Amino acid sequence: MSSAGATPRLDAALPLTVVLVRHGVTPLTEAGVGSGSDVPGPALSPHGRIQAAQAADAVFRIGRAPRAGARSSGGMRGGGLWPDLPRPTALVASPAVRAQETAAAVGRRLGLHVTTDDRFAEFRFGKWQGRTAQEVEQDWPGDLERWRSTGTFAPPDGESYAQLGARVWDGLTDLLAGGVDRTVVVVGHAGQIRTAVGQALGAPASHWSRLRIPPASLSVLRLWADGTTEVTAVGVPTDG
Ligand SMILES: O=C(O)[C@@H](CO)OP(=O)(O)O
Repeated sequence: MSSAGATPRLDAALPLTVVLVRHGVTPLTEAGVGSGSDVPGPALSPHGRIQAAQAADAVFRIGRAPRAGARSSGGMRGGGLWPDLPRPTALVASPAVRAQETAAAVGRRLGLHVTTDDRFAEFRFGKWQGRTAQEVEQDWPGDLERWRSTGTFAPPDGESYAQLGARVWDGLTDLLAGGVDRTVVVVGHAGQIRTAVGQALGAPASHWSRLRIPPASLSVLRLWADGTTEVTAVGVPTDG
């Protein structure tokens, strides 16, 4: 049995580990305004830049041993975080400014170069871009809930959960094809991370909106070439 809490496997196949980092907050996150990938901005707020540095510190701890005397629970206490995982060796980010800034902080901390993959961009919100949930509800009554709860309903000129999930999974599949027994960090967004975790769990798109992904949090997936998956962590805050 695995002391790390993972379900044991009967073969020796090794997975790709993916660390999904949500960017730090922006003025729009702080105001509760939806910001998708229809526009490149906004940038991180001053607090968001602090969160990005804290997330970078947490990513740096992945695959490192706990400090002497600390309990090796794999949690946020002690020096190391998930000490059984390979240390990150590659870093990919969404093209959005907030994700690029957060990825730059991670790259500086780990000494990794950032590559950009459009498939990890946030939802295209279309006509909902830049509006609060209340404003969307006022102009398109019932559609916000329809978008969340069906997984297949798209905002006008925007993407459904299922559409976003298809391109995100395509990106993850390419990372898996690039090699196992390694950890890749992907810096992205709340919706983008929900679709990755939801699919790794085998949950239908109608359920993905149930996942809470805080700013600057870490979610960890392990993907095997035979299609099996492990959801190692979901939405672990790094700014506490
Ligand atoms: O606007 C937000 O809160 C979400 C939209 O799901 O995106 P992001 O993670 O890019 O902030």
